[in-house]
Amino acid sequence: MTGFLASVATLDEMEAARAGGADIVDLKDPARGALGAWEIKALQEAVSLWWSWGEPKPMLSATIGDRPMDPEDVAAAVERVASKGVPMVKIGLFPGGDPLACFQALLPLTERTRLIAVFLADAEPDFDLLPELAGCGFAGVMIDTADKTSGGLRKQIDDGAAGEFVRRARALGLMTGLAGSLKLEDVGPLTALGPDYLGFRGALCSGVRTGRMSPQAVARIRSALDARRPAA
Ligand SMILES: O=C[C@H](O)COP(=O)(O)O
Repeated sequence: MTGFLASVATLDEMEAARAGGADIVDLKDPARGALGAWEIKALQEAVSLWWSWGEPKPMLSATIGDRPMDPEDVAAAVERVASKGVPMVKIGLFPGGDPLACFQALLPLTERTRLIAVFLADAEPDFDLLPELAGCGFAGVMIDTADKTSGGLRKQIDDGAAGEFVRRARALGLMTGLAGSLKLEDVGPLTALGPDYLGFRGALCSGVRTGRMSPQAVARIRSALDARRPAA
């Protein structure tokens, strides 16, 4: 069954995503970039709110912001977020820099935090890094898009390539996710590829992705994913 990651920009949206049945509530500030990070004070409040929720509750993830692949900078940014108690941290693989040195620098953090590498379909993704990510203790990988005006994941890579990504990553024991301006109509074709989750922001908002999350839009995505649940 493919899960539902909902990126949220405020504490109210956290509650709305949880109420709407998100499996992963992802702290991301869309006004600060493709993988815009929350301010640390707000992040702390989000972690406290998450802990206050009864079980079962959605997983909590957060992004570190759009950053160059500089090992010291990336490791410090992940540490800042992880040290506040976020159990899952997403790291964008932006072009240039030294991704392999970043993965090595993050190795010690993988003992206490689940790290997710985010390939960017429209920014020179190098899927041959998958074995290195698995070897450095990453818990998962996903594909998203950097330029939110670029037409979305399925404009950037075809479903066959996305399916191959899911297969390769899963064979390495990595959790898999697909995102990138996904819309309701993408749920069917992409769940058929078998990712662990699909990620959404724009489709959950009324209007632009920096706008307000709409509970009705969240419910529509939840229903579309439920409709793909395999028969028992
Ligand atoms: O991780 C998932 C993303 O937040 C997707 O955002 P988007 O749907 O606006 O591309």
